[in-house]
Amino acid sequence: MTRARPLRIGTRGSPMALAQTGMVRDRIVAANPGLETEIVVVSTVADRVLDRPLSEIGGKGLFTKELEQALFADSIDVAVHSMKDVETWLPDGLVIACILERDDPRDAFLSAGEANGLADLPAGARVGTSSLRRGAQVLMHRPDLTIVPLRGNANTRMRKLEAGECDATLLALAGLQRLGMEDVARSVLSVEEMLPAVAQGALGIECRARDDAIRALLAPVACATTTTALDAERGLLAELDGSCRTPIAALARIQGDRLSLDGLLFLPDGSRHWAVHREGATSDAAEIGRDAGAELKRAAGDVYFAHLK
Ligand SMILES: NCc1[nH]cc(CCC(=O)O)c1CC(=O)O
Repeated sequence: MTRARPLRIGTRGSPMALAQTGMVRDRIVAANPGLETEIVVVSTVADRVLDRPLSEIGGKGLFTKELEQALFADSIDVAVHSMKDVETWLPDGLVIACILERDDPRDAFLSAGEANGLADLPAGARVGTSSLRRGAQVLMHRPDLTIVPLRGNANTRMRKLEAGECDATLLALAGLQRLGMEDVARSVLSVEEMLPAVAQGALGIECRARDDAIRALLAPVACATTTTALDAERGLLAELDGSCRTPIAALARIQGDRLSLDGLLFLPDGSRHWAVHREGATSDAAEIGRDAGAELKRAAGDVYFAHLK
C-alpha cells in the first residue's frame, strides 16, 4: 500500500493516550506493511482544565472535540480514542471506523496505606475519584467512606495519592496496563463490586466517513466481538442521554452468538440504584442495549434525568 503522504494519527498527549496510540499504530502498520504513519498530538479540554471535575465542566466530548475538529480541518486522518470517552452521537461526516479488541474492562484499586480493597478501608477513609460512577458505587458498598475529587491523568492521580490527597483511588486497569504500571494496583475490583463504564477498556479509531481508502486500512484491525459488546453498551447509554454527569455503568459479555448485558444507574451519593439485566442474540446487540436503557429510564423516572441537566 503506497500513499502520497503518511497516515496522520491524532491523539491526546497524556502518557496513557500516547501509549495506546502507539499500540494502535503498530496494529495498523502490521495489517498494512510498509504504511508510513505520523503521530499528531492534539490537546483537548480534558487535558487543559485540570482543576475541576469533568462532570462540572460539562458539555459534550471533553476528550474528543478537538480531535474531531482536526479531522474536519484535515490536519489528521484518524483519531485514536478510548471508546469510554466517545459520545454516543458522532458529528455528521465522522465515523468510528474500527473498534479494537477490548482489554480488561475492570477498575483497579490503589491505596496509599495497607488496604487491598474497598472492604479494608477504615471508616471515613477518603477515596479520590471525580467519576460519578465510581463514587456512587463506592458509597453503595461503603456509605461510611468519603469521596474526594481527584482529577488529572493516571500519573498525576497516583502522585496525588502518594502526596496524601486521598487514601485510595480507582483507575481503569486497561489504562495502567498500557502504561506498564499494573503492578501499582493493590487489587482488581470485580464487576459485581464495581461495574465498569460503558466501553471501558476498548479503543476505537475515528475518521472521515467518506475516506474509503483510510477505512480500508483500518478494517483489518477491528474486533467483531468488541464491536458487538459496545453496540449493546452504547445503545444503553444513548437511551439515557449519558454524559459525564450521569452515573451509569454497563458491561456486555459475549459467548458465541449470545450476549448478556448488565446496566446500573445510580444517584451520585449511592443511596439508590436501578439495575437491568438482558440476554439475547448478538445480532440484536444495539436493540438489546436500547431496550435495557429504556427500562432504566422508566425505572428511575423523568425527575432523575431532569435534575442532571
Ligand atoms: N476518563 C479518562 C479515561 N478514559 C479511558 C480511560 C481508561 C482506559 C480505557 O478505558 O480504555 C481513562 C482513565 C481511567 O478511567 O482511569
